[in-house]
Amino acid sequence: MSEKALRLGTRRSKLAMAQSGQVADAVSQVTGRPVELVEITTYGDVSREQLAQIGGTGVFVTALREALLKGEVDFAVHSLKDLPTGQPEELALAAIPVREDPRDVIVARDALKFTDLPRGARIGTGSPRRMAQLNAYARAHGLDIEAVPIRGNVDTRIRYVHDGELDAVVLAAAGLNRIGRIEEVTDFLSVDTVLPAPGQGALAIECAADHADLIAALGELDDPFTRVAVTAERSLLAALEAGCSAPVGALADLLADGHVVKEMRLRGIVGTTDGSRTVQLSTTGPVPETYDQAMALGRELAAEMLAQGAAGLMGERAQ
Ligand SMILES: NCc1[nH]cc(CCC(=O)O)c1CC(=O)O
Repeated sequence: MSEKALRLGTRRSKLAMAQSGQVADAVSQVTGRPVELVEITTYGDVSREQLAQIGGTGVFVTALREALLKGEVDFAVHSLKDLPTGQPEELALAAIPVREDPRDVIVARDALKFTDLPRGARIGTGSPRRMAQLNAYARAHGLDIEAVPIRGNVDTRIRYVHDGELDAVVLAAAGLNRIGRIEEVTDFLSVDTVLPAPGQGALAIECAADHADLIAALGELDDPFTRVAVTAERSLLAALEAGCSAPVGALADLLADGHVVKEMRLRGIVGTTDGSRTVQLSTTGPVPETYDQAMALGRELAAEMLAQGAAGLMGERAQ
């Protein structure tokens, strides 16, 4: 391949720069070409509104996609959980690399664990999904917490704890790993307590759909199992007709017997943000052999959740 640099469009937040930088190195390795970062400002970065109030999906990705469509950059890296489920025809998800730790975590004062937070503790999160599940857990276990809506980048959120404004904040392990702050985690939340967002911990590498050579080259970084798992999770989200800021958690994982992978389990949850009502279901079956089968699994679980009243729990934000 030629020596011309590939242009990687990226947001300029610390998290985006970290994950773009890591993918840039990997792409350089597999293509033998230099990769140059091109910074792009998105509406999600500049808006001061609460993310949930902005409404709609994909506020972080629109500007990157516009740059791809205009040919200003060759590819972009997204956090998969921020990517709307409807894939534009002109763009291709060329690679979904191996997923990192999908769990949510707590960064709390005084090294506190979630279940050790004192009565009335203020815990910051802008995510209806996290609020719904933390509140549901609190109700079931007699904890008394107050979920406080916050937004801002990861550094800003952690600062609320150091400044004493909040007792704890909830974040994704993957993001903290990527920016080198994972040591500050005081509690890793079990996925039995808080199911992550569909696609959490995974990245998506996107480019123009008509760049076959580039798609093939980037495809070297694809991890088929991660893609099967997140395909099922995102199909569930899409079938619930929920956006990325809806209170929906989903996780597909492998069930192994020793070293032999036996089955895939898909779990999903929807809840009201106050945690008073949730619909949580799980299905286990053979590992899907095609992405179509993975999609079908997500749709089937969504249909069962809807039959149990999931739609009524998603509030006005369900689209
Ligand atoms: N919504 C912001 C966002 N998008 C992706 C991540 C973390 C990385 C990931 O989940 O892949 C974060 C921060 C967070 O939720 O703590």
